[in-house]
Amino acid sequence: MASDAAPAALGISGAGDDWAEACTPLRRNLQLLAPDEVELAKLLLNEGQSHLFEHWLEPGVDDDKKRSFFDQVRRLNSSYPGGLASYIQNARKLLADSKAGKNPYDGFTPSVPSGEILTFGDDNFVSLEESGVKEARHAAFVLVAGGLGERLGYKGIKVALPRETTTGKCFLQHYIESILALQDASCKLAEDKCHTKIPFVIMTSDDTNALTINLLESNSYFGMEPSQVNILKQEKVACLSDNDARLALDPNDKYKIQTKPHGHGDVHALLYSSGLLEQWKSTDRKWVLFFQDTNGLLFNAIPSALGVSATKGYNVNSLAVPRKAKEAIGGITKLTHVDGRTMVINVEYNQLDPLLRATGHPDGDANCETFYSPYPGNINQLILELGPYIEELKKTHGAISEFVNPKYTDSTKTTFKSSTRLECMMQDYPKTLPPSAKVGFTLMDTWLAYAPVKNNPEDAAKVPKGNPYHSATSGEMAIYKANSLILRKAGAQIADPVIDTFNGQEVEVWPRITWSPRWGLVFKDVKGKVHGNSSVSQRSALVINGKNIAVEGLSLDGTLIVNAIDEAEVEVTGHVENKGWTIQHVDHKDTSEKEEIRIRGFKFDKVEQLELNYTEPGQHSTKA
Ligand SMILES: O=c1ccn([C@@H]2O[C@H](COP(=O)(O)OP(=O)(O)O[C@H]3O[C@H](CO)[C@H](O)[C@H](O)[C@H]3O)[C@@H](O)[C@H]2O)c(=O)[nH]1
Repeated sequence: MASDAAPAALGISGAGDDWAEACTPLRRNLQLLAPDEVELAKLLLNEGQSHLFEHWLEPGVDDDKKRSFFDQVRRLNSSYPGGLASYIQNARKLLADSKAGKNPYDGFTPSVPSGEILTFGDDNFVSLEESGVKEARHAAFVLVAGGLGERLGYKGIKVALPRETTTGKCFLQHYIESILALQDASCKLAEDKCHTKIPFVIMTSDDTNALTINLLESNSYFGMEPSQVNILKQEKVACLSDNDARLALDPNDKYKIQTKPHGHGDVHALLYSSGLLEQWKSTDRKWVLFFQDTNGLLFNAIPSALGVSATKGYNVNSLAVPRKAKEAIGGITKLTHVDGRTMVINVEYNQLDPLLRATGHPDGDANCETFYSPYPGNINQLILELGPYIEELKKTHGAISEFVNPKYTDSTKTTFKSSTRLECMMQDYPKTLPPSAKVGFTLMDTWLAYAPVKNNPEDAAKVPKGNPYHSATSGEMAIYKANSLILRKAGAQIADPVIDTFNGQEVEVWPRITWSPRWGLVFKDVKGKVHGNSSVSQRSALVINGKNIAVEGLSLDGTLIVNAIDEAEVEVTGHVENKGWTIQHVDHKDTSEKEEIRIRGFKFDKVEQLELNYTEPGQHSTKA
């Protein structure tokens, strides 16, 4: 039997075979181990992990499994900055802090930071959008999409979900089309010849990698050149079964260490080790934009936020929206330490309340007189300036401050309900920055910039009234609302919404208006393409799919779809009336419907529509 004694007491010397003396099952199997596996075994014993070998039988039994055990240990060791020994040591420390109830923000006082507050459509916004588009050819985009989406409970990958079901285009298609539209628009503004291809990185995990690649390949990368896209797969990290950071074995396979995701913070170490950052620097990149898997409104906010980064010279710019107290998004907070240090950082939603209570705010995470939390809500869209980012990563190699969140069985905090692991978040990157770093945020209206799809219908229906649902239902309806409000601001008459309830969630139903990113990348584009006295009724759906489509005194009451190639200049005018598409309720438990539909709680009955297709170059005026 392996001893439970601490490594020091085992007298592990590392010389000869003595080091394995205290772990008989391992010692008996040493002959099977390659030299590097011997080193890994020593590392494990040194770190108090002899229990991992406790059940190993004599050589000849399960040898393949023993080899694959070491393959896994090798992977775990090489994918963590500092290796597995560091992981276990960090875990021991964080678990001890957690047991002691240590507050990670000890000594810090929170206050509301200052940042840029933008108003959609005003002169400042339009001019920032222009600066942002100009800068976009120096940008690289990074999508973190390794998460399982456990809260949503959807079986596929989240980026394959339709962003809205009027066109059915999935999130990934929308993101790629938006990046390509930025690329084109930015190149047009360049004085010299510009052939830039904006790089696009997707971080996947074992849970999402194959499906993400398959989605890209089976759709010809949605029009992006495959060489523009880099997939970086994050590895999971070892689970921990107790406060001594003993690694947990997989309950279904005793030759496997149980693993769980380490969090989106892995993206920094992966980018660093990929060599892409240096490559980007040498090709005149200045900005790295990070974003998450299901925010269908995000690209409404990118141009102006990039404009803020460029004009304010922010090293780190976090996109934010007004936050409702207790909403599951972190609060951007200025923290001032008793020793005078300050930093502007995301305080995660589960930590904001205890931090506030501990620092003289008895109500904790509460709304103020604006009916919002005074702390801007972090939507985890970060814009980092590449040069300073590389310099910082040279020091840290991308390691991000970690945390552990064990669920204890009782107040003695000695055992866990289930294994835990260390985690890290990409927005914690600024924690190691020097005080001279320029860290800020850009706040925009929620309707414009933020509508994630995270919660399953049952949980969404339980969200306190007035707080956002963050569901497939609200995510889709938010797109129609945003597009309707943008068109209104551009001068069109868009009918008011009606209120309806889908999957137990009361939402505003606006006319179903969508357009391709090439049509309305920034507000100025939209304004330049909508003229006259155009109007859209509440029951209407309007799909604008093409670059040069002008809406000129159109009156729509029904469904109109306009598709045009870039070389066709189309003017859509006149009165369109048809039976259109009606909205039908779908129960989320109705398994006769596809999961993508069930989770949003509605589908369209496509009764009648007018579809106009322009496939020839030239000018086309259509009295629709
Ligand atoms: O190991 C992981 C875990 C997650 N993700 C990705 O990270 C993103 C964010 O994951 P979640 O949606 O689960 O994140 P949370 O809702 O827990 O919270 C995050 O997103 C919120 C806004 O949507 C707030 O900004 C919050 O502060 C931030 O931590 C997703 O694209 C997900 O695919 C990974 O790539 N790897």
